[in-house]
Amino acid sequence: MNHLISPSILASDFGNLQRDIEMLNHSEADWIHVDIMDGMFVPNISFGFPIVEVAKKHAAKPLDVHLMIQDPDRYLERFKEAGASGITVHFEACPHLNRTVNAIKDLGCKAGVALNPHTPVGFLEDIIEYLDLVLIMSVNPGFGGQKFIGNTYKKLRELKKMSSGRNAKLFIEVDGGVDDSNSLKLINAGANVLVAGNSVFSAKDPAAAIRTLKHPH
Ligand SMILES: O=C(CO)[C@@H](O)[C@H](O)COP(=O)(O)O
Repeated sequence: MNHLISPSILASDFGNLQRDIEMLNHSEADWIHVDIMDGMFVPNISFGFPIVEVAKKHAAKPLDVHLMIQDPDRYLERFKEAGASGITVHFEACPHLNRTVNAIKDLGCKAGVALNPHTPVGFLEDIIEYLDLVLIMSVNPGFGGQKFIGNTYKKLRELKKMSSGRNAKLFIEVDGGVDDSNSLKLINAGANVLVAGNSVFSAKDPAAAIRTLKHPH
């Protein structure tokens, strides 16, 4: 599978969200990553349904919604209605993960599970076949612009090994501190979806930054 790019609008200019989404529509971005933070599961609050609805209204590409929230089951339907194509929940926030994953799929969305930097990939051993996507956090969730954590490469290799043969079509997404200095190494380690916030939206030419991530060398 050729890798996909999912720029995170957390780093976009909310005052010009329509403009930034239209830039993504015309770029080589494949998905649009939407970070939802509740101030409980993570120590930061990002935005909620109204912004997701605005993103959906202008987006020509699928919304890849990452819920950094406690007890996400309460809101799955609302995020689907707001425009999510895929919904990723945190392993650490879901005591009944199998039920949550089934609920996401029943809504017709791609179901993803995110792992914090300290959470072993092996915890997905008994659910890997049922997932559309696993998101490996390469920073502690809650903020954009953080330093990339190096044990991510090992986790990607382990996940790639675990999923091949059992779920070869799995999207293996990496999120946090991704830029053109580590993109190729991440892909070689097994990632097939790169999330990038600051390295895209802080660039002079964001579409060019996306192109570089799409064609790393
Ligand atoms: O989920 C998160 C942060 O919790 C990420 O999606 C970040 O928004 C990525 O931002 P950069 O590290 O690429 O700036």
